[in-house]
Amino acid sequence: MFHSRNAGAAQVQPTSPVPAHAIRFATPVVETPAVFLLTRWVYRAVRSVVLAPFRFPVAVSTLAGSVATVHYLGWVWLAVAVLLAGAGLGVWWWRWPVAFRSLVVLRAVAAWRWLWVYRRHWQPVLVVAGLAESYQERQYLPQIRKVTCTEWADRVRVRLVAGTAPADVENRVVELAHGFAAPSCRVTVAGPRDVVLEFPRRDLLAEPLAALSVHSPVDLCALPMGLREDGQPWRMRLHGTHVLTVGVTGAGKGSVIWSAIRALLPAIADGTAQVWAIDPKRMELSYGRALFARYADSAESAVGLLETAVNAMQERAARYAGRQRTHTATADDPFVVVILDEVAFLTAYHPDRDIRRRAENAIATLTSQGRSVGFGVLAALQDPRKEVMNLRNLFPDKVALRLDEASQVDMVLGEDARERGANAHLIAPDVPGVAFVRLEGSPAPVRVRAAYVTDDDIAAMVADYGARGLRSVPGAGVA
Ligand SMILES: Nc1ncnc2c1ncn2[C@@H]1O[C@H](COP(=O)(O)OP(=O)(O)OP(=O)(O)O)[C@@H](O)[C@H]1O
Repeated sequence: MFHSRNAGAAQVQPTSPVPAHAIRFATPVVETPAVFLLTRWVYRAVRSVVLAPFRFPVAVSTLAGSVATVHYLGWVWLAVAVLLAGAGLGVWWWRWPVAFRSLVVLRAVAAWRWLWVYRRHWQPVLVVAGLAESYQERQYLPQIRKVTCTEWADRVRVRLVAGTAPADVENRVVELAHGFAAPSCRVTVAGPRDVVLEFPRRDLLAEPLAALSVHSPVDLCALPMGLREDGQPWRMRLHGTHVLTVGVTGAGKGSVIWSAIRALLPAIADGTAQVWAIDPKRMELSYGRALFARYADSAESAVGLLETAVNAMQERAARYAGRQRTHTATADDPFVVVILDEVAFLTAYHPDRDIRRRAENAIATLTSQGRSVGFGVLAALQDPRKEVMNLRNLFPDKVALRLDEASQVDMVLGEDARERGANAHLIAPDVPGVAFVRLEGSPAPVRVRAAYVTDDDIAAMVADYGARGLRSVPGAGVA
């Protein structure tokens, strides 16, 4: 063929081997003798029986004890033993309910869930989710090592197939959650080839959360905001960072802002923190005006407030230069948080180009230089697209409330957030305040719900703490 003048135009039959595969080897089909199959089944059965006392010590010893009682003493004594054991468990539950729950109830739930949910559905769910690996025509699945239960979730410890990575599982969390009928699935890496899948059994965030009680002293790096889906408190850092809260109208941006202000109240009262508020809608923040050291509701005054904050920040930075590298909140040098409701009003929607430019410059300066000198920005936004807010990358921390489109999730929380299960676009409209956040030190987004601060709560906050926020900051003059 190579000597032919038409070699380049040679037609190749679609079914004939391509030149690189001139000779094809096919694995010969050999029928496995029945004796091998039977031996394998018997081996498996014997191994299960031998390992059962180690894997299920309580169940096996109960069964063995019952059989021995019936054999040596008869049925009556078995009934007596069952009654005594029941009474013993009853007393345990009555006197030490917490220990009883964790040592008996949750273990029983875990055994049941292992058998009925995970073992039963493991193979079909993982194969359909695309987590089965093939090698030399054999299929390999991640193996369940252990199932444990906490009050709110099942934790399935899994041994990965060699050669796969935890990221493969993280990319399938949505499929896994739906496959095992859980509201979500979270993956944590416990070690090499060792991951834990956490499936909530019920949604702890389904019910609204009342405003949290106010605690003193205030930890500016961990303000209590609401609840995490694992039942732990959701704490948000404000000092040393900037936070952007994004959500469609009615998603609950107000509850994030007001929960943060509420948590700051004792610090506002002792002068170690100040809130400077910008409220273009005149609806969200005006109600608590007396709590703020500065307040602006028109575009001109808002830009003025931002530029004043920049001046104060730069004055502080000049004072600290060469003397101190971090800020500690004091009454002389308070932590200043600039709260901007609907930041796009200033950066995108305002008709005056000069206002937009000045606002953007001031926000960019504050967010890029303010962290270490005690100036933070907490901004709220409805539309995270770049045309509307091109400064979003200057906010290290983000809160994604209900969003309009799937593509917005990664815009807000970072590139792989949606793959890791942060389905902010699927948050139901009837759970305002529910959001996804990335907690420090963990790449996996966590679902949270902000506590709801009602108008009555705000009125009470103003009555208790109002007008105490009004102090001066060097470089900013008196409010
Ligand atoms: N954390 C929450 N828990 C329960 N309900 C909430 C919560 N946050 C908000 N809501 C309810 O949702 C409504 C809308 O909330 P909110 O005004 O905070 O939304 P928003 O995102 O600020 O909307 P907009 O951008 O239109 O101002 C509130 O009036 C309240 O009834």
